Amino acid sequence: MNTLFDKIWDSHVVTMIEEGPTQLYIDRLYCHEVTSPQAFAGMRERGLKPLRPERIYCMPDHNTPTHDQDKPIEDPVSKNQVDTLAKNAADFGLTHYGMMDERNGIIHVVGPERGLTLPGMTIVCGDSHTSTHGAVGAVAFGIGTSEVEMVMASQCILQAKPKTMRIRVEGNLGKGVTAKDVALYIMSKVTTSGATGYFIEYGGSAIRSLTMEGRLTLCNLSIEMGARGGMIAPDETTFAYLKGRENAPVGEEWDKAVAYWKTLKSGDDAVFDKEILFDAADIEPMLTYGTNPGMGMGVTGHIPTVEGMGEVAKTSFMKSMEYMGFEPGESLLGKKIDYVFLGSCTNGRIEDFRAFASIVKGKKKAEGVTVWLVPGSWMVDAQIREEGLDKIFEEAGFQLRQPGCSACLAMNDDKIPAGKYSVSTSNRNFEGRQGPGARTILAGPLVAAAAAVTGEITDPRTLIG
Ligand SMILES: CC(C)[C@H](C(=O)O)[C@@H](O)C(=O)O
Ligand code: SF4
Repeated sequence: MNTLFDKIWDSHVVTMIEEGPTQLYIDRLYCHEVTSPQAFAGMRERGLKPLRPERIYCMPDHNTPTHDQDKPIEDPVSKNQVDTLAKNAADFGLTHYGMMDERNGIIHVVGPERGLTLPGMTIVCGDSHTSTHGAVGAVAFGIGTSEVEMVMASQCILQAKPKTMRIRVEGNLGKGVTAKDVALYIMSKVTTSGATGYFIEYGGSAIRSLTMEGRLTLCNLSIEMGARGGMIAPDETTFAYLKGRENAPVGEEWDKAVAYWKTLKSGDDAVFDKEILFDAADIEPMLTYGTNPGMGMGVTGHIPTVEGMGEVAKTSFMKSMEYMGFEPGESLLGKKIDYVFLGSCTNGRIEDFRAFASIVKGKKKAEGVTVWLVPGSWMVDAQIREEGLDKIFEEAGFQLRQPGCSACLAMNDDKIPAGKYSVSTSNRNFEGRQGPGARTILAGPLVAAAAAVTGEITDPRTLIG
């Protein structure tokens, strides 16, 4: 016990139900257009009003097109979803960052960058990647639609307390190794079910060295290991990132908050249900070769062979090879690709665009490759322009799109055609995730940039000066 997770969880317990779940107070509820309609409908049916409307923030992100956002949405399903959220937020008196609002973007990008996501909070959203917000030192997790309704009505949720796991990465990260590579590496070792039932705390010198953006990327992917969430103890990096943000405390309140946030760390005597240790030196730029995010390898590595695999594992492995059009044992270096997607709540932050720009600067987009650069929010878009990264992209032949989930999942116009290879900085490479038949290779922003300028899988370290 005495873990960071326990400290935050325990301070939010309202009622302990004997042999049942805990009633937990929730500091923030985020709502997007996909998982909130039934919750609002339920509230209406029961004649309920939100208990703490000022703690609820709504914004569309999944269905928003990434072009012409100033015009009505063409796709009727998406239009209806986005309009419905706006109406629901207005009817229930909730804050809504609509499309074209300068505060709009992917909810998991907007929360931290607007200072809505703060250390010590409990944060929920009807979305699995709510784990992202844990990066500032919060207990943040995804919930179902009926639970969204529960939180709206009562600002509380019934939850079974998960077990705790600490994953430490010690040492220095090598050249060209980003937070995404760390996450894909951990996942390739832990597997997509290895953290089921746990809440992860990340620690160790390699994790401490990550920027806030990098930490958000890492925590974002916790859910892909089956974890309930992931978190990192707040420190100077966290405070520097949050200071001066729109909703962060100011003046004396800030000082008081920081004094409290400094207490938010696991004690030296903390006991975790499970501990795992990795060496940073073992991590190289990563990519996935299969159809789940745990099927990852170093960019210079080889796809595993079926040798030693049991029948069941072999069948599912070969099915995924067939879908991807890859052979067991092969290297992916030099493989031709068709699409590159930079964006999503995993890698749609300013640092990801800086990383991408660092590779493409002075180079040209490879012929025949379609590249989608999609900022995670309007704030990221503004930062890109402020720093002149848009010029670097334009000179290289790339165009910036407008914020949203975009090609991360095929819920809007940005779909990868069947059979095409997409190097994607998002978080899921499931069959059909980016469009029916689309073949997704997950990677970090540097591997994506290297693919965008060479048209093939390339080790980004060969392009770094
Ligand atoms: C639409 C939503 C429920 C879903 C999630 O929960 O993660 C989506 O964001 C995703 O990434 O698949
Ligand atoms: S960017 Fe992708 S993973 Fe993130 S919330 Fe949107 S659809 Fe889900």
